[in-house]
Amino acid sequence: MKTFDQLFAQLTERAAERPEGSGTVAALDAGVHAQGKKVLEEAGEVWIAAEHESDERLAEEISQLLYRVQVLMLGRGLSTEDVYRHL
Ligand SMILES: N=c1c2ncn([C@@H]3O[C@H](COP(=O)(O)OP(=O)(O)OP(=O)(O)O)[C@@H](O)[C@H]3O)c2ncn1[C@@H]1O[C@H](COP(=O)(O)O)[C@@H](O)[C@H]1O
Repeated sequence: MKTFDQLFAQLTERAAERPEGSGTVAALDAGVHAQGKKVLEEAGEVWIAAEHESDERLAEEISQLLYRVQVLMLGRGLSTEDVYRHL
């Protein structure tokens, strides 16, 4: 289990070290357009899960949305501080 900040630190490390087989590296290489589409896709899945699926499925979809948002943040070079200062 990890927090939002811990996942972001892990993805930042993946981006720097580019280990073979990393889905994050592939997602970063795909570019901001593809990253944004994934955010939209996961957001839709969150909406559907919220209306029709179990709490467990909803939580899983939300975790995937958070991951896709983090990939987009890294793709655009944003840090967590860039986002948190708006909260
Ligand atoms: N939290 C996640 C995470 N959430 C979602 N995903 C990716 O998103 C996919 C699920 O999204 P989709 O519903 O679009 O499923 P899909 O259509 O089968 O996926 P694609 O074929 O389109 O990639 C998963 O199969 C993963 O590829 C994640 N991939 C990685 N992480 C975490 O990110 C970290 C680094 O991962 P790697 O870069 O792969 O090492 C690890 O801690 C992982 O746990």
